[in-house]
Amino acid sequence: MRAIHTVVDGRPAGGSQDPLTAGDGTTPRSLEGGSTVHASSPTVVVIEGIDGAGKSSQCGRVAERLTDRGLRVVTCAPDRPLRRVYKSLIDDADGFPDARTSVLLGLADYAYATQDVPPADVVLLDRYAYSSCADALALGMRPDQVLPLLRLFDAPDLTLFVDVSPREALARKGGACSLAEAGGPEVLRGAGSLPDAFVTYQNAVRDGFLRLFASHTGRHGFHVVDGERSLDDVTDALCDVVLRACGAGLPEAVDA
Ligand SMILES: Nc1ncnc2c1ncn2[C@@H]1O[C@H](COP(=O)(O)OP(=O)(O)OP(=O)(O)O)[C@@H](O)[C@H]1O
Ligand SMILES: Cc1cn([C@H]2C[C@H](O)[C@@H](COP(=O)(O)O)O2)c(=O)[nH]c1=O
Repeated sequence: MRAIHTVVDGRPAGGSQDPLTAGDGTTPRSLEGGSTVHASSPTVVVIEGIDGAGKSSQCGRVAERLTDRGLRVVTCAPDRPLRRVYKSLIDDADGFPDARTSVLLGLADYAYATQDVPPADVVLLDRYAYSSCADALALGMRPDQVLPLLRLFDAPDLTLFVDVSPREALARKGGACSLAEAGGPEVLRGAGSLPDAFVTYQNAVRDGFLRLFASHTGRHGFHVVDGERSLDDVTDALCDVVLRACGAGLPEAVDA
């Protein structure tokens, strides 16, 4: 996946041309200073879902589970300057961003967040370009306007959609949501209340995700995982798909 660039000490890693790797595409090699680089490129896994679906909870749980299996897992860049810009825009009701501003900022944010990822077996992303593009579709942009933007991003190896109904997501959020999660002032005007706007808007976002996945999938495609189960059951289902995608030769689980 071109969009994910792994680096070691400022230099690209993961390809056979890389002087830091063993060159056979699989064998780890020790570097001066004691760190080890695995030459094979990471499996890039994206977890998507509507607001409140459980993405962040599951990212943490899946990362922990995979780490326990001996895999090196990297999650997204914690410092996201463009996300901070976006959050400040949506906190300002008078300056609520239109769909185009929002999608372009969002895509820039995801491009930034997937730069210079350290070497790993699995790169696990809590949201990706799909989120911004699904929002754009839900806010009224046409597929022929959105899909060319999405295609600037390579498809992840595996995309997991944690599927939860908007009503369940809202309940999990304690019935409260932001104006942005409810689609902004126009959707709110049409729906009459924030909770109703959330349900209307998140239904449209869910449809948007499913349309995007159908036209932009990676090596292992996308999987819809029923998110309306217990935290443990959802984690089991997600890890099952990820471990199968990572393929044979996985290290044995490390007993606690
Ligand atoms: N399977 C589950 N069963 C019950 N509650 C859950 C489940 N998964 C997540 N939750 C709860 O739902 C709330 C939202 O979860 P989380 O923050 O992980 O979702 P999210 O998709 O990352 O949300 P957002 O998009 O708003 O950041 C949290 O309070 C979390 O504890
Ligand atoms: C422009 C832009 C948008 N987002 C989007 C993605 C989500 O719909 C929300 C953030 O959700 P989270 O609950 O905090 O994960 O905003 C973004 O994250 N970054 C952007 O730059």
